[in-house]
Amino acid sequence: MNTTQKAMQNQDIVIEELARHYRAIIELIGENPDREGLRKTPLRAAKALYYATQGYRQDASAVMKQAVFEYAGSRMIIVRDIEFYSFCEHHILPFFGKISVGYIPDGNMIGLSKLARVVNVYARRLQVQERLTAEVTKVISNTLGAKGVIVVCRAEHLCMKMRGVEKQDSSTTTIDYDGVFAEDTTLRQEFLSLIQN
Ligand SMILES: Nc1nc2c(ncn2[C@@H]2O[C@H](COP(=O)(O)OP(=O)(O)OP(=O)(O)O)[C@@H](O)[C@H]2O)c(=O)[nH]1
Ligand SMILES: [Zn+2]
Repeated sequence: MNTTQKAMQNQDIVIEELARHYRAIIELIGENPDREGLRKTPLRAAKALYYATQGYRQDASAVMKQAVFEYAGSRMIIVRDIEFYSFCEHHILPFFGKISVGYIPDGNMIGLSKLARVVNVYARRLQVQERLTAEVTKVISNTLGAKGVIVVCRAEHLCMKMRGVEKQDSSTTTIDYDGVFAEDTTLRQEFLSLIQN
């Protein structure tokens, strides 16, 4: 059996086990998992959760390395409004929003789509917004070797809307940066003004 076949077999085992647990959850909330509408739900839910947490099985640095190119420019590069969906690690309820990434190159540039892929890798896990923001910053900085990286994340948390404090209009903004962005306020301001609507 080759590596891909092994991974597929493992995936089937995990999804089957997740489905078993979902069936138990459906029973515990007082529903009947055998009624027509719910018969396939444990399996569907298992596949959905497996998909939404695929970041655990991905390597953000490896994703980035597929498209690093030499580049002599020294001005800021920004990819704005990368949407993401994640799960808050406290309630396993979705939080979602947009991430904007900027960096000052230092001999290399990165394929633009890879920045969005990196966001997906860290978003598709159990997360807190602060760590998501920091992890995206760190991997870009470490893998690309930029002079500076800055990441702003704005998100809505369903755990604050559909339960708990029930605040429908609040959103949370987190920011992380390093290198020249940590030293130069004007550069940070330039980035922030460029990502404004
Ligand atoms: N800092 C941070 N907190 C988060 C994030 N997602 C959810 N939370 C918070 O995690 C906290 C967990 O607090 P607890 O008091 O342990 O849990 P709880 O009783 O369910 O809290 P309430 O949501 O206030 O009802 C809550 O304040 C949530 O708003 C996140 O991404 N970052
Ligand atoms: Zn939460």
